[in-house]
Amino acid sequence: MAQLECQPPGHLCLQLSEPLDAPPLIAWLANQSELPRIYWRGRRDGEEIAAIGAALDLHFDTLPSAEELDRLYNKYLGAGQDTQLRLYGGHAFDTQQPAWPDFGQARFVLPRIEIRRHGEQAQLLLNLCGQERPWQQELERARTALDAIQSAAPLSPLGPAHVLARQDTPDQPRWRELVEQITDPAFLAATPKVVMARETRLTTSALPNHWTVLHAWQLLNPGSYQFGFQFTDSHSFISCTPERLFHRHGRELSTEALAGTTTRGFTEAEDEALANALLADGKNSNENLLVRQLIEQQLGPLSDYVGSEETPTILKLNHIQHLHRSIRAELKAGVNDLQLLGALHPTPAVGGLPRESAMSFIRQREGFARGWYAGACGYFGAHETEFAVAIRSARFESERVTLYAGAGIVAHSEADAEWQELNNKLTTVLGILNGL
Ligand SMILES: C=C(O[C@H]1C=CC=C(C(=O)O)[C@@H]1O)C(=O)O
Ligand SMILES: [Mg+2]
Repeated sequence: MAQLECQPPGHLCLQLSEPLDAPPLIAWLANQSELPRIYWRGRRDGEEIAAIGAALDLHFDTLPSAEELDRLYNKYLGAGQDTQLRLYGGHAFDTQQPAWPDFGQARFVLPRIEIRRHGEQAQLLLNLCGQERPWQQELERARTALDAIQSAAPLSPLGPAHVLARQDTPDQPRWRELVEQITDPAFLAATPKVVMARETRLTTSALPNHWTVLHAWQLLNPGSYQFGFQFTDSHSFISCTPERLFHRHGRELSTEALAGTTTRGFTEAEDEALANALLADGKNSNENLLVRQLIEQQLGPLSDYVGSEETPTILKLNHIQHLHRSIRAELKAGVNDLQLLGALHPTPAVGGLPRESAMSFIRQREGFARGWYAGACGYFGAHETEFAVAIRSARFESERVTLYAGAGIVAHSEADAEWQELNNKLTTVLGILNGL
């Protein structure tokens, strides 16, 4: 990197880049020693990123305000649209619940080193931040990080990790009580939807490496986002989620209503019949419609234009299929990403409607802290920002893995069918963990 001697800019961070023949990025990431390690891949063969180390590491106890984000952009990244600097990270589902250690309520990192690949084109990026240290020291650190890069090595194999113990919170009897409480007509009259979730803690005979699991998950669901955050050696979070929170390109915003679920068929005819039944089903249509309505309502004041698909289409995953509606907006000038996060998160696909009463029900009764499950993960950039909803996710700690699944409870929800829907949402990752 000959340009390393260049002059610092007016803002505090700068980025150097060089074209690269990209290695397989998950295998590359798994073989690095630098922390944090971050992986991100957009849906449908979108951009793929592997990042290590931190030139800047920002922790927040609550989501920063829109003004604070503007200040951060100006201070660190430069407000101009030409910068390619990005902050990668996420924030918890509910910052009023206890935070996961290492992850905190919200954490965003300007990585020290990134590899970004789009199709055949890849770049190695080196990020520098002159905030805490004089530039000369920052350059030395960057050089050391470059020298420490390891080449990719084969991922550790996926042996069968037999599940020795499983603990569901809430368990099925408690789940039935909760679904009954929500579907009580008096409750539904004020709160027509609550997305209840379950935490499944597994103790296994041998815990597979989380990067190997993410790689296997990616092969089974290439149309989903795939991402992973590892801030310490013993704690990581991975996700293979179909759900976009939003993608902003300049002032163009794309988001969606993804809610309503059935399984896949074994034959094409059976698959088609299940999809048609899902499209015709009142309970599932209502789950999706409530998401659409709230997103449109929330985006209205921030946009010159908002439009949604009138009729949902089907989004097929490896083991399940969902109702899906694309939503587009043209943002008003000056709307920033924090306003968008605040407006869109949590959508009624993971929270409920109205937002505050659903959140308070979840907080008081679900029985576990969701942490980053159902939170928003992605990156901020001046020109382009993207966040996914962190569902279909797993948290790895030294001795155990915790899986998460939620289901939208609305009028006509049946407790046992919704419990089965939770299990269906875990089938793919459980199969991977079992070495199937
Ligand atoms: C909350 C989850 O899924 C949401 C997204 C799609 C379909 C959903 C449903 O049909 O209930 C959920 O709203 C999850 O997978 O943990
Ligand atoms: Mg559902």
